[in-house]
Amino acid sequence: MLELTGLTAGYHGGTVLHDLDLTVPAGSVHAIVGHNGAGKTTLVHTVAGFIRPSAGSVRLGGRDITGQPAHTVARAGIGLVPQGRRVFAGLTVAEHLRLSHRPPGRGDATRPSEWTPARVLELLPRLGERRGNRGTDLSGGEQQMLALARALLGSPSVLLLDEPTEGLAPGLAKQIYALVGTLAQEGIGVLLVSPSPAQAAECARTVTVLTSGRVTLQVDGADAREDPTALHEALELAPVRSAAR
Ligand SMILES: Nc1ncnc2c1ncn2[C@@H]1O[C@H](COP(=O)(O)OP(=O)(O)OP(=O)(O)O)[C@@H](O)[C@H]1O
Repeated sequence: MLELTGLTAGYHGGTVLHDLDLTVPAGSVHAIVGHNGAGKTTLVHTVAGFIRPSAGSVRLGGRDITGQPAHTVARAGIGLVPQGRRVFAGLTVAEHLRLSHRPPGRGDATRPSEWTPARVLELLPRLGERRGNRGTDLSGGEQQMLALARALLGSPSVLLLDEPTEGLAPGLAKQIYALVGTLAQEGIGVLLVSPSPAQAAECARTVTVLTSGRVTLQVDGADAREDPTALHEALELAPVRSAAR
């Protein structure tokens, strides 16, 4: 379980995230939606250890990892799939997989199970077909799968996914969301930044709306699927029209 309490963070002394409370239980998806500049990536980077919070705490499986550097956070069991994928242009798929494989530390009870390159390729067979290709020779969807593979090979208990479907065709985006569901079923907690409230409601147990760095709504995914009005109002989107009208 990832637990954020009163998390406050920003840049150069300014505050972007204000007093944010949020949990990601093991085996569930918690989606974050919000407009450009709402603070979604700042939230992901603060949890990942790139930004030191000015107040509040980050706890993983009961362990306080607030303000720890990114490599310590990764070793504690948090995997990051960054916005824009950021695969290494000059490395092949096989090299990415080999270099990213890091078995869980001994006695680390919070991790669901170890991910090996072979297990990752079972989940993402397309990467096996492209194992000799370099990062730049992959399609956007393949790069996204490689970024996901890289994070999984650290055998995380929690995955942070920052807009994993950005720039992908709808069919591929659907595949990525299906993969997210599979990973949650494996016991991984997923914090998912999503550009689409509908997709967020579709795959998440909880959806949080972030507005100017503050939580303005936290709703059950199932409730938002049934009636997305509150989600749309929090995002100030056009109300949903009944199909009957
Ligand atoms: N490195 C930085 N230095 C200073 N300010 C930053 C930095 N990165 C982001 N910001 C500011 O923090 C605020 C939140 O940005 P952030 O990237 O977290 O938003 P976001 O919700 O992820 O947006 P998007 O949907 O466009 O990715 C914005 O006002 C942005 O200008």
